[in-house]
Amino acid sequence: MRLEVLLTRQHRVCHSFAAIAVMGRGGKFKGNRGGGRGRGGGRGGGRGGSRDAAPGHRAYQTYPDVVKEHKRLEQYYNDLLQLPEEETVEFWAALKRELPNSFRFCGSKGHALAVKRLLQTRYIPEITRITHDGGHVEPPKPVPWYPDSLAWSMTTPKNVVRKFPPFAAFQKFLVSETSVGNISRQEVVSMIPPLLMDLRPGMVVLDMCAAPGSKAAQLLEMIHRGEEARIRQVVRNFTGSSISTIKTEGELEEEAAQLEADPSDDGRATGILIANDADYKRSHMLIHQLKRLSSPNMIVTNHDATMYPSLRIPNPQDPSKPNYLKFDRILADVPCSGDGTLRKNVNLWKDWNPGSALGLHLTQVRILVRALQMLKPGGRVVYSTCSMNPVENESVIAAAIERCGGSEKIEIVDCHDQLPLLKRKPGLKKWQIMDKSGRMWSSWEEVEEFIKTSEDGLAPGRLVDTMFPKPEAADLPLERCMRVYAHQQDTGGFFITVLHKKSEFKAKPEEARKQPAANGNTSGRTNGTTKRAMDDQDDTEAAAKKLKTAEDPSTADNETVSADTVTPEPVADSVPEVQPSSEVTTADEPVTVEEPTVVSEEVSNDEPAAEEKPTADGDEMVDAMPAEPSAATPSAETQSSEKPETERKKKQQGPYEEPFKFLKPSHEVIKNVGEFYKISERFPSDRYMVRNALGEPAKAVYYTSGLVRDILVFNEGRGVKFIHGGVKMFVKQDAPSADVCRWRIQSEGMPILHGYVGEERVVVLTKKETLRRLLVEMFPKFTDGEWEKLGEIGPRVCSLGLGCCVLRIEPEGDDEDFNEHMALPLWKSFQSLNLMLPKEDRSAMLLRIFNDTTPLINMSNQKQGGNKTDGVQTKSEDAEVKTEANGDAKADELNGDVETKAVEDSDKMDVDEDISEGSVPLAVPPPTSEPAEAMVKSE
Ligand SMILES: C[S@@+](CC[C@H](N)C(=O)[O-])C[C@H]1O[C@@H](n2cnc3c(N)ncnc32)[C@H](O)[C@@H]1O
Repeated sequence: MRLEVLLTRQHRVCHSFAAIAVMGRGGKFKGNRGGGRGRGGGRGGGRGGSRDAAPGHRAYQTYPDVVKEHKRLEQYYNDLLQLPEEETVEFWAALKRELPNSFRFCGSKGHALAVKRLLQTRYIPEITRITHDGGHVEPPKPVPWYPDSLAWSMTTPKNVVRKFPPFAAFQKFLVSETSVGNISRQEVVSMIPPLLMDLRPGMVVLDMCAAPGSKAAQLLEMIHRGEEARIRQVVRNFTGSSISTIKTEGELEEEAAQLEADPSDDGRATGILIANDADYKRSHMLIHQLKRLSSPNMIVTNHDATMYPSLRIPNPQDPSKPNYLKFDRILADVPCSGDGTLRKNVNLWKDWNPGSALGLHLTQVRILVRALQMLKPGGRVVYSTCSMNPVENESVIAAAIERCGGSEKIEIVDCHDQLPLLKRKPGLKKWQIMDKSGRMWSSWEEVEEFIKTSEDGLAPGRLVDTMFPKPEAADLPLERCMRVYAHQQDTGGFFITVLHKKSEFKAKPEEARKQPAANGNTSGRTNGTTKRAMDDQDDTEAAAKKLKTAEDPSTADNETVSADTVTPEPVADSVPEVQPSSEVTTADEPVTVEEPTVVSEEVSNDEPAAEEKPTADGDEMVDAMPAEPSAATPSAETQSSEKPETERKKKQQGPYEEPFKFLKPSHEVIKNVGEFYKISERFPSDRYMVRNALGEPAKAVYYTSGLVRDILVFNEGRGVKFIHGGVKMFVKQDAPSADVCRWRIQSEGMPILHGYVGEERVVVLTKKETLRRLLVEMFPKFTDGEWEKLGEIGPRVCSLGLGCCVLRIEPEGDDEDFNEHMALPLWKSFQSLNLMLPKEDRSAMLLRIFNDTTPLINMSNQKQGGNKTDGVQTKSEDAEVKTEANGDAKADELNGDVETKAVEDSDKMDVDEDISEGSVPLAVPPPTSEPAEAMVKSE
């Protein structure tokens, strides 16, 4: 077995996508895919795809070289950063090397630690033994500044991990755990902003530019921090239940502390995350990413962040007047030119252009100002980019602070003592700006001088005054901004600033910008903004005019500003109102992001497809700004596209979204599930909803937290584009008899509900081997004495009533691989059982707990042709199943109980299994060979 890697240590020419040749078993060679990007061709320099060579022959994949040189880029940052000579060499050397792989263990802390332990005990020892080219492979290392060592990084290139057989087990682990959401393939620097938010349970959080969602996932985990322990404690207190993983005094104390952190809803998390993105397609990638965390405390919206709508919430003091939601924490991880991602996005070496940054400055300022407006006094905004250009960084911070009332209102937080092991550089206080032509400018005055003598009276490129350092803001502590460079800890480049809102303010409108005189005479201009910026202004103006602000008294000031002289504030000072949907169509038109070639931190030059999900081979989510203008980021060209206006708007807006309709606790279905599962009254019954205009459960019932419900209810019909919310709690299921509940508990809702389900519908599993059997075998039989093979759960299963129940896993013994408490949905038919889990979850669990890659066995298929069992359908049964399935599909169609394909995929797996499982036994006689107790149905 031999591995040849021509890696990227050379600095002049990149072979990062070139010439990785791996001889697999039987001499079969698979070429490398095009670079760091997962699918659809190279993110970076390489294209060309892979090909298989004839067995026994070694083939080499070659990709076009990208020359890692860019004179202007190098000149600009050498002048700007003024790093010592030695460091400058390291800086460029790092940017020319391939980026290490990195990933983060996610989910609840206990779970994340358990998966991390496997890496340390099972895979790192294996990796350490791997050699190639005579040397040992460097195993993954924890990122030193990441709490609890939950983030890791490794220098072995992704392609080697994917293709070199000794890595197969590790690769399988990464893929499997990524697919079920226990590992997030995320760039190391992209993990920084959420860690600086000081986010605590109970907080109300907004992520304004969230897709594809790696940071949003971090934020959501923080909102749920400690929840498991809290709920355990509360449930134990009120039921005396056996649910407990507590083993030591210390753990008990920790649990008590957690309860104090967010006590008001019986330990359930009360905070929320609203994750937003202006791009409809990308916001569905975001949904896919966040949905894996099964959080009822999350909403996804699809708005232009520069004019993010104010959201109504109830006003307990005066129910006739709505309150508006303000946030404790906001992340503004804005669209940027992305030159901090040069290591991953090799094409930037040829495509870099200072115009990208200039074209984004105004949008970035507007997003940040809007963030500060929506923040509670005392709250925090974290602003971040993966760009090194001060035009997108320090100048945006300074401009936004100035517009929001200066340092008296907004403070740059000194974070030097945060994440002490993270190496960083202070923000810049002085900088020059390079325009599109490469000319350097030191001040706005210089630009104004130029304008006076220029023929057209226009500023060059897209220069505007707020891009420049301001002498009057010399005291602004911009050094508190954080810059992270590639060479400091072998990462990408990043910029982060934490802002603290001291008190409310009225944001100043953007500076006046007048058209230059036709003859080029600029007299009368207030600041000589470029033609392009004026185009921005016009668009913003049009959209802003359509934004009704009537209900918010604080918007009055903005409306008095004369539209012909001043770029109107696209958002109200605090809470601009949204419109009924038809009007919002226009108000939401993206108006400012106009640079079509911008890229972002985890960027690609290929626009991912709408349905694109994290790649099955465990790539990180593609956090890409589209190379082509997206709906959210139209170029000037697309603005004036030949497409009919209505079509363009429709495309920007995405398809019609079904409303969220909450069910009354007295609704028949809610009463039915409550009775069947004996759900405790401590579990709220007024937070169930469906997604269709009729408001009747057709296929699924969702559950949300209290605040999510209030937001969805109070903003219904206001044109706010909510595109996701709630956890699927119950799914309609064909039932074997009338007394069996037709709504089974969905696996994603199980962690939320199981503690409140009555013991009548609970089966307790304690032995590892029993779990293994249930994972490997689909539809294991319990009749004809087969129940004995089901170990400790056999007798209980026989006595249990038909239908869905909770399989509560309470491991006994000290097996480190089997010590996590879990609850899974189990379905009992007349003769067989089935764990209602998607296949990928079963396989992941088998690998995690048993280090087992046994293929799953469908026991019902196995018996086909022999005994007629649960899995074998008679014609009439088959017809019934199909009718049921069609009926559901029809109902869905009629009721529009829809989600996108990307969102539904994993559930489909469940549904498919349901159809072959839950509906089968209708005509099968009850078993006769169980022990006596098995004949006594519990219900
Ligand atoms: C740097 S990426 C965000 C990465 C994301 N925070 C993460 O960690 O996965 C920037 C995002 O901003 C979105 N975007 C661009 N213009 C926007 C606007 N005006 N309002 C809201 N989102 C915008 C893009 O679609 C893109 O997904």
